[in-house]
Amino acid sequence: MSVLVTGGAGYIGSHTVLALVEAGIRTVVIDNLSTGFSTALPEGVPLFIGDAADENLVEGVIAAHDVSAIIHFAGSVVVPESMRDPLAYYRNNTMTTRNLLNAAVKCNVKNFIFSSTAAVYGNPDQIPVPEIAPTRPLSPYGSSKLMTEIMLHDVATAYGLNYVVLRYFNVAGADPQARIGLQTVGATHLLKIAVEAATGQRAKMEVFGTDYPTPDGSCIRDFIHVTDLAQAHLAALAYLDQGGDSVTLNCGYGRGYSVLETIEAVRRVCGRQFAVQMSPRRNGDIMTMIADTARIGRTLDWTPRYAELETIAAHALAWEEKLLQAREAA
Ligand SMILES: NC(=O)c1ccc[n+]([C@@H]2O[C@H](COP(=O)([O-])OP(=O)(O)OC[C@H]3O[C@@H](n4cnc5c(N)ncnc54)[C@H](O)[C@@H]3O)[C@@H](O)[C@H]2O)c1
Ligand SMILES: O=c1ccn([C@@H]2O[C@H](COP(=O)(O)OP(=O)(O)O[C@H]3O[C@H](CO)[C@@H](O)[C@H](O)[C@H]3O)[C@@H](O)[C@H]2O)c(=O)[nH]1
Repeated sequence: MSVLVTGGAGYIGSHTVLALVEAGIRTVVIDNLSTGFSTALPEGVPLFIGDAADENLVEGVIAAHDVSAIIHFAGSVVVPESMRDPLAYYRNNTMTTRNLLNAAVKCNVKNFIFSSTAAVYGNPDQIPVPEIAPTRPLSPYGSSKLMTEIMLHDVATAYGLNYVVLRYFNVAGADPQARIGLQTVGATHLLKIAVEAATGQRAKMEVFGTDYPTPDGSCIRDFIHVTDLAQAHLAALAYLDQGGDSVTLNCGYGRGYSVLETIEAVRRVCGRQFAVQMSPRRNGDIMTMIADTARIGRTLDWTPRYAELETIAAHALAWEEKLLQAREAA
């Protein structure tokens, strides 16, 4: 038996593949390498370079590798890009998952784990936000993920598939041993930008919005370490393996840090100052996003290990320094 990971060469996917391999779970990856890197995969993990929407490919891999579960990361992830080109997002997120599910159903794969996002909530009425909160996504990216969640629910009901939908909050950090990390070109994530500034790759960084009604005026986020998130996927796999019912779970720590606090944490761990410019609000930003973690806490056997913001910042920084050295050596 093995696990098929789509998008396994991407940021979160590669950390999950590493965790699966370290847990001794046979793993096979399908990735079209549109934003992923084959070098992010541990040696020996079979990689099929192709599209997760290609049902022939998926069915062939499921049969050849005796796949019993699918973890589906493959997709497009840039919110502003989804505003400019929504149809690309409905294709690569919603329609790709439709094809993948069709192949899974045909091949009788029973367990499915799906990467969703806190972006499905839009501006929450309640903080921390529970899974039962209304879903009002503000972007085609969020809508494409919400539509996929609905489709998955219907498919599960009709064909006896079991799923765990994981709604990630702000994923950050890197492998604690700096073997892998976020290497997406042009990534816009706050911590990535901050460590680029800390390593001198940017002359300055901007804080988008300092006039929010929050304690220091900047937005607040619930950052989850990518290695803890990878372990949540293993816990979700075990939950389904033990016959758990389909469920949707927030993935965060249930506490928030402001943008300014996050930048301060990066300054502390790197021991250097870097220029920070206060800028106007960024279009579409949600003010405060913090996960209600009660449900994941009672559903999965999952204990986060890297929840300290400074730990997340330190791991992001160590990875960034390694990337920079590799680039300079090339
Ligand atoms: N990074 C975050 O903060 C965050 C937050 C919430 C949800 N997510 C979700 O997590 C998943 C992984 O995100 P990530 O940050 O690792 O992004 P990523 O871009 O690093 O990874 C996506 C991977 O999927 C591959 N891919 C894309 N479309 C494909 C297709 N049609 N067929 C095969 N491979 C394809 C890419 O090459 C890449 O390796 C995504 O579904 C994303 O929506 C990410
Ligand atoms: O250079 C920067 C980058 C970001 N921010 C701010 O930092 C916060 C976090 O921004 P970012 O890291 O871009 O994450 P989000 O916009 O919160 O979105 C992330 O988190 C969502 C889940 O909550 C995922 O769905 C998205 O894919 C993922 O990018 C926001 O207030 C931004 O305005 C800055 O001030 N300066």
